[in-house]
Amino acid sequence: MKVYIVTAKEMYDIDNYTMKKIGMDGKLLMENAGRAVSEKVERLIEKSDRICIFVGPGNNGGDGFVIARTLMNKRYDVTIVQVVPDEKITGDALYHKNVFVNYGGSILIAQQESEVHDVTVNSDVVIDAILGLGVKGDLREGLITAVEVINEVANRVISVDIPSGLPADEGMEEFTSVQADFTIVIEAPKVSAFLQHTALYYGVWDTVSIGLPLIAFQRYAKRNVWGYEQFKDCMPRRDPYSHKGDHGKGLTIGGSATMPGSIVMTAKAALRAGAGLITIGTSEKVINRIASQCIEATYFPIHEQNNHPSIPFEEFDAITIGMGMGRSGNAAALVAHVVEQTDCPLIIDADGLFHVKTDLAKLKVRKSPTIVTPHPGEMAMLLDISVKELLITPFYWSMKIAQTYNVYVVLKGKHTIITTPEGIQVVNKSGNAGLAKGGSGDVLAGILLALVMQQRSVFQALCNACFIHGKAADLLVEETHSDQDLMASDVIEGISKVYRTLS
Ligand SMILES: NC(=O)C1=CN([C@@H]2O[C@H](COP(=O)(O)OP(=O)(O)OC[C@H]3O[C@@H](n4cnc5c(N)ncnc54)[C@H](OP(=O)(O)O)[C@@H]3O)[C@@H](O)[C@H]2O)[C@H](O)CC1
Ligand SMILES: [K+]
Repeated sequence: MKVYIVTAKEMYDIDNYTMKKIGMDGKLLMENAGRAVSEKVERLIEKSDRICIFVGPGNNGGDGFVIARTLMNKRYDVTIVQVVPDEKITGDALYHKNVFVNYGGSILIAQQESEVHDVTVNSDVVIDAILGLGVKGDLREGLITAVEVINEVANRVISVDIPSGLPADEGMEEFTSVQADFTIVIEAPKVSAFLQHTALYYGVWDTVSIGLPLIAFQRYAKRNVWGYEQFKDCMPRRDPYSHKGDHGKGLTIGGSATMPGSIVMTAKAALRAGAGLITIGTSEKVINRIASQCIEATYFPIHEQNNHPSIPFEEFDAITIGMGMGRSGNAAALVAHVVEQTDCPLIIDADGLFHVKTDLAKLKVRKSPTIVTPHPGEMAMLLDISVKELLITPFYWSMKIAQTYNVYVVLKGKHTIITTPEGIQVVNKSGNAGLAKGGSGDVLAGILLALVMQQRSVFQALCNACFIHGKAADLLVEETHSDQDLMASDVIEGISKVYRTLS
């Protein structure tokens, strides 16, 4: 199943569509939400646990009343703490509050910090239904106290939809939020579940369905997660009658006297990932040192002073450039030459990005797909912004580069974001901290090269390549390695483990 990623606005649009066009009542959606969350909560707690449910002023609080009723009816020990005065509870939330009270439920209206503190300390589990999608600005009186007390003394925290106080969207740097151990996300994860500075507040998260129609997601949600199901569905299978030419002839340009190894890793990864033929274009001085490390590749010597080598570009199905090539003026001229003179998919990585920055507009006029694969430092350099600024709003900046320069962007990180020039965005699901090591990007460049040559859709090729890279690391860490010792060259070998899951 496709997992969509939504902004607050997209979720409200989906909600409105469901109510106005489909005709499902808001109270029913709240009932579904509360029930679905309760079922999930039951799997996370013990029957003997004392549960305290914090409810706030909006519909997130409304979900809390349904959860309280459902669990109370199953004989769980439930206390409700309402962190706002009665008059703040309105609409569907008030309806469910009344139903809860009519069931015999009682509500503690928190007035003193000491009350909130005592009830929290005396609970095994806190369910946080204070705020959801609707949070705006700094937390007001009452809510801030509740959030601080929960963070200080709660034993275990399960947040409903979003940890309270955390923005759903990107772009907010400062906020006060509940730190959840587990978040039960309603229908679709929000953008903040994929940002470096906000994701950790969710703890572990999982989604529940409340009956919102797929058609509404297709209409309004613009992003989704790329996981094993997507990879499996669109990964091309090798034709038994195929020959090496059918799997692409790729050229990888890079390497230099001080960084000869990266280009080898790219070539090896491309071959492991299925490329038919790989040629390494590198400094003539380097070839003797590396040729024995990748005997399957062919080599094209590039004289370091020759910025316009007579490489027969037309023979290649795709090219990758930049890995370990250094920052000399000659390297810069070579990158410019390749950008201008090639008419096949071009993947620009590492130092190639540094060189291309001086004339990004040239990318716009290329007739074939151009793919840039920056890590956050490189992306910030391309945009002339700080890394911090980039990481607060990575979806926006990825889109900005993709659309301004008509390129595909693979912004590498824990949550790698892939953006097409048409504005489609996905987040890769696989990978672990073992990939945070030198050489990892070189390996990814090779997998990208191999897949771009084998898949008709460049977008799917990029998504699958990122998935394979991360999944190889995941399988290695599960089976034989740890995220501490994993090395980029191990990941090349791990590609086989990923492919074997397909057979
Ligand atoms: N996704 C769905 O289809 C469904 C989701 N449900 C749940 O509903 C919430 C979203 O509900 P909403 O009411 O829009 O938002 P909240 O619950 O987050 O709360 C809004 C209220 O909070 C007040 N508010 C906002 N910011 C602050 C702040 N900084 N400090 C204090 N109070 C704040 C706001 O007050 P205003 O005066 O600003 O209006 C509102 O009163 C979603 O997350 C799901 O949990 C449905 O239950 C089912 C369908
Ligand atoms: K919440």
